[in-house]
Amino acid sequence: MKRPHVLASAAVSVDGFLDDASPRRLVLSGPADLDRVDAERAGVDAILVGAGTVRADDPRLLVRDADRRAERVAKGLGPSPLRVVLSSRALDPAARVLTVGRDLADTLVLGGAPEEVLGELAGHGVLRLMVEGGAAVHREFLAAGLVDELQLAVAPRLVGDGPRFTGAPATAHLVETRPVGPDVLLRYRFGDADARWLAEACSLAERCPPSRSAFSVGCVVVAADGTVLATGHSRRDDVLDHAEEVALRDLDRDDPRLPGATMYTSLEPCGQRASRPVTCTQHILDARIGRVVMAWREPPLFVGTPSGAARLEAAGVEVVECPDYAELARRPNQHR
Ligand SMILES: NC(=O)C1=CN([C@@H]2O[C@H](COP(=O)(O)OP(=O)(O)OC[C@H]3O[C@@H](n4cnc5c(N)ncnc54)[C@H](OP(=O)(O)O)[C@@H]3O)[C@@H](O)[C@H]2O)C=CC1
Ligand SMILES: Nc1c(N[C@@H]2O[C@H](COP(=O)(O)O)[C@@H](O)[C@H]2O)[nH]c(=O)[nH]c1=O
Repeated sequence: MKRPHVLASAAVSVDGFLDDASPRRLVLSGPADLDRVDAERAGVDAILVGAGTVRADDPRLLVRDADRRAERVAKGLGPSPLRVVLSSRALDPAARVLTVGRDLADTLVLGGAPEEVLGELAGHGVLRLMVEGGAAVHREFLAAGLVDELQLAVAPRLVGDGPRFTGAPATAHLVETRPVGPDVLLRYRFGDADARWLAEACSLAERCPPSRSAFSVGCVVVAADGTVLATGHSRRDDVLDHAEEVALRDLDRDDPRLPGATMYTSLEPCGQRASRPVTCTQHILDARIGRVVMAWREPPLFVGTPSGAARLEAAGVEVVECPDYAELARRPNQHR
């Protein structure tokens, strides 16, 4: 996956509308969901909308919360992600996306096929892109098969008429459902199982509390039938925690699904460890996990030559490395 990871995000009514037919902007999300979306914005490198949304809503496309902006700055990022508007013609120069928050984020106006747009954004260093709409842009990215994750917040409203959320024939795989205030978040991923779960592990790595002396890693353990058995990320419960270690901590070691399960991890499991006596490789062997899929081979930074993957393979575990995801896995480790 050399292009940016694409998160498509929208709020819809129960009857599938993104807006009503009136000229006023309809905010479907409740305050809790708007805050959730703000947190998602803070976690990406760029936010993209179509010119129709700029004309209809006149958005600012900024991270609203000052603490989230400060956290981004502490990570060496700009206070708010790059703003991207798709258009084939000039935008209204008074549009807020061009005039408001210029000290917080730049704005690019781009055109072209979605693949070309993603290529251009990759050239700007964008690894994570959030597509916020509107209707035409969501449809275009979904039809091109360029959406990795879809987050739909369903608001308890029936709208009746207006622009609808539509896509193109594809199977979306449900990852999570969660009430967010009065709304319900539906989170889906696309692609084959390895692509979906490795991308999910890379997203979990973004949740790690920051550290200058340890990697930020995400991990998902999935049974053969697709059931998520456990998830983890570095420093989840304790400052010394590794992602694989905390995921396996949540599992019953006698669970008969473990030998058929796959562990997806953004970084090669550690084969040497300074902080605790048991390595993640040993935890995986003790749990009898049959298959490990990893994005990024551990560079020899904190320990000597890492040997986690080799030890797993020598013990009969199937190890698959997906270097296309290495850049995404490195993103929360960029201070290194
Ligand atoms: N509920 C929600 O979460 C959201 C709702 N919305 C709603 O969606 C509606 C807007 O949707 P819609 O009208 O479909 O407009 P869009 O925001 O999808 O923008 C479509 C426009 O974007 C430009 N565009 C799209 N793709 C390309 C491309 N590949 N290259 C160049 N330009 C491109 C074109 O503009 P041009 O004509 O300039 O070339 C096109 O007309 C509004 O009602 C808004 O409120 C929007 C976002 C989120
Ligand atoms: N209406 C709607 C959304 N609309 C999106 O939010 C943009 C406005 O952002 P801002 O300028 O920061 O206020 C708007 O243009 C559109 O992309 N988003 C949601 O999560 N839920 C909603 O109900």
